Amino acid sequence: MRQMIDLSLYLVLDPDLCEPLGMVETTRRAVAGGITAVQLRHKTATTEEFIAIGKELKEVLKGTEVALVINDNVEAAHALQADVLHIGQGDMPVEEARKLIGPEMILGLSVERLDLVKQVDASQVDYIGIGPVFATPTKPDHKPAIGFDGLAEIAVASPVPTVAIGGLKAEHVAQILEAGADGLAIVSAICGQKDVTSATEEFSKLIKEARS
Ligand SMILES: Cc1ncc(COP(=O)(O)OP(=O)(O)O)c(N)n1
Ligand SMILES: Cc1ncsc1CCOP(=O)(O)O
Ligand SMILES: [Mg+2]
Repeated sequence: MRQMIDLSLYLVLDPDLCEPLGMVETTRRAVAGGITAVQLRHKTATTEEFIAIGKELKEVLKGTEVALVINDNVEAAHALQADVLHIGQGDMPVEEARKLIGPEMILGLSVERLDLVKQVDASQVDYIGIGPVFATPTKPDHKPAIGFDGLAEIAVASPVPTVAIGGLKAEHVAQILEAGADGLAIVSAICGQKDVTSATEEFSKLIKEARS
């Protein structure tokens, strides 16, 4: 039985947007602010680079409950014994990813449209990333934005927990949770913010308030 992670406040790292602090220091400050998961997303890194940064992230996360997610790179996820691998529809078949990571690692899958959620196999996939909710320059090749209504349709149809992604800011927290998502995945509203810890605390506070 896989140990599910807390999707509430899920930081997705971007090496450029995390400047000048860098991804590791950004993570340290975001952990202090209350993130529940962090994804190493680096679209140009080699596997060796992925593993080197991942090791530093593991040091930062040691003794915390914050889950380490590796985006795209199965080999790095395996080498790092990461908590989670996240893949998109075009990365590799879910069955292949599950075979490569084994039965224990959490597997996340991106879902951009309602028809795709109907194909999600809950015996293989542990959560889905739904979006983009809004258009965002962080991922120039993103699929069309789905808005709160599109998010709600997919979240209600999902057989597994969900995290919303794409253009999310603190002002969206209540509506994202009302739409049925279990959490928010954030890049630019945390990475590169002047005060990473307080930007994270703001999300964390609003999530707690929306749930109370
Ligand atoms: C939590 C989460 N949701 C969606 C994505 C996007 O994954 P993908 O579609 O594979 O695109 P890339 O991030 O690999 O460019 C994600 N990374 N995380
Ligand atoms: C990785 C990803 N997948 C869909 S949108 C996105 C980027 C979200 O970035 P931001 O939070 O800065 O809009
Ligand atoms: Mg991907």
